[in-house]
Amino acid sequence: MFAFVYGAMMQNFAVVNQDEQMLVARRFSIIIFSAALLVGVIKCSTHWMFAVVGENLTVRLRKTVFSRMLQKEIGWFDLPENKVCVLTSRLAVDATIVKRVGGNQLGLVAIAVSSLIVSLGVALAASWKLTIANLVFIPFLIAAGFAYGKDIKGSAQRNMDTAEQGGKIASEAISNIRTVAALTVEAKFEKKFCSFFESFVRKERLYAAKAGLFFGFSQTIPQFVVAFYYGAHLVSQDEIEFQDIFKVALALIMASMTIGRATSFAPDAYQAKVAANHIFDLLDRKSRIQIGLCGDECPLECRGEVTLDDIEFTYPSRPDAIILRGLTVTIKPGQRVALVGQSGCGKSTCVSLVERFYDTSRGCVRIDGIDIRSLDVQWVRAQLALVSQEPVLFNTTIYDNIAYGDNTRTPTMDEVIDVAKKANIHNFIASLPLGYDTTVGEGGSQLSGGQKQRIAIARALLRNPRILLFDEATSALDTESEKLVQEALERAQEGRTCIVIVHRLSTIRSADKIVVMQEGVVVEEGTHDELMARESFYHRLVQKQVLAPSSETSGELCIVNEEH
Ligand SMILES: Nc1ncnc2c1ncn2[C@@H]1O[C@H](COP(=O)(O)OP(=O)(O)OP(=O)(O)O)[C@@H](O)[C@H]1O
Repeated sequence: MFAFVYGAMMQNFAVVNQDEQMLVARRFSIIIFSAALLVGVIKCSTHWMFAVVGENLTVRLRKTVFSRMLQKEIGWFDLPENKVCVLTSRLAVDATIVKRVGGNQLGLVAIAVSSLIVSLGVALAASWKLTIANLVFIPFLIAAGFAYGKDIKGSAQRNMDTAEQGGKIASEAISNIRTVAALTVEAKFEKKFCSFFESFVRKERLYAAKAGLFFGFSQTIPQFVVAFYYGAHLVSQDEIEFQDIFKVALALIMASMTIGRATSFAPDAYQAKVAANHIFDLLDRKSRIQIGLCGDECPLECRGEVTLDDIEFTYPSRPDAIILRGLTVTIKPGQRVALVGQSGCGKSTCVSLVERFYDTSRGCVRIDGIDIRSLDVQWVRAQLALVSQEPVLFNTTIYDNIAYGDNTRTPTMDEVIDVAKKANIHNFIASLPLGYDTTVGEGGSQLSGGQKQRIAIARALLRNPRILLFDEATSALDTESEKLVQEALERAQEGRTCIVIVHRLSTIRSADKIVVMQEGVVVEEGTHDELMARESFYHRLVQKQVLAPSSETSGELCIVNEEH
């Protein structure tokens, strides 16, 4: 536009005297200054508006994606494509990539399109013949653009897949850094990570060369060859003035620069499309166990009866392996039931089904005789408290970690201290300089296994559940810690239904019922005395433990396959 105004001014200069030239120069200077001011204001406001829109978009996408992730059923998180590093990358990277084309770049494309229209108008006004002759090249440019676009779309997808795969390797190594260091396998992981990206770079070189060819030649050939050759011909035919060639050339160079600028956003646009597809796939997929949508029955009271009725179950991530095969267990209100069996027979799976982390393929779990699929998921989970094999603590204070047990209100410090005392952990917490305000580190890394378990028990107690689920809570502790945890567990069990998974027979002798499992079915059940008198699975198991000094020492419960 400025070039066009400048050209018009030069034309006026040729026909006037010196005083009038000054007048013309002043007039055009004012026009150019005003135009520059206007362009400045427009650019400034579009930049600001699109930047704000972009930031809002990113924040909204992140919030929505995170909220939907938390609502997904547990089976979804088991799938390899939904590993932690992949999901965190969705949150951190994908939303930012989408913003790249939704924010300022969109503003720049809008400016580019409007400059393109103005430039073409100027060129057509100067010489429509010369302009059209130049435009003959446009379809080729568009075709090349499409071909290139297809390439970079594939490249964008590969780029993101590679980043995800690389992220998996990195996050596995970093999150297990103690094991990696202890095994001295740092170099192995480094090599795995680097070789992965090297092979990707080799493949991408070809696409980079194609991109270079496209960008290099698409903008120069049409203007310089046609504008000057055909322009000279038109001048020789007296169809246009010599300066018209420059007007058309300048305007078309402007136009091609804007096309160039717009197409240079293409890689970002394609990456954004891939990222947006990932995000929409995640948003569109409905959770199979969705809070508020699966069942809405919320009984006023829970008695604490649990029934696992003829259950068949396979994990969604391993659909070929049947884990439970027609398993039936009935637990009366207030009963303390122990699940025992060889490693991998499905004990923890039963607990996951009671928590409704997964749905069964056949049969159902009932609480107080009601199929949990017709109950509100949050109501079901509010009746339960789980102390799992590896208790998970959050990277916050001890107070907060215990208070997480009851998210319906903010518990008082006295209530937290009370449950901590019952869980045998108060004295330890009180001995810390910051007491209940001590931060426990990521995953509770600043505490021992026994301390973590007792804090998890305190959290479970604060929940005041009708049904307690203990999954091998004492399996990894020394004798002293185990004693403290065991006492805490016994106190926690009073007046509640308890499902306990243990590896130490001594802790389950007093259980109301011992359920012996093997390969996904119940093979025997009864009290300790009844099962011992029967001299079958449980009896052999006890014998085995008594006879095997190593397992006795470690307290491990062994059931061997030869029993069948
Ligand atoms: N999330 C999962 N995805 C796929 N398979 C799983 C998953 N969790 C457990 N399994 C498999 O299900 C089977 C039963 O596992 P489960 O943890 O219930 O056994 P367990 O009796 O509690 O064993 P252990 O006493 O060693 O803890 C095992 O073969 C295990 O590999």
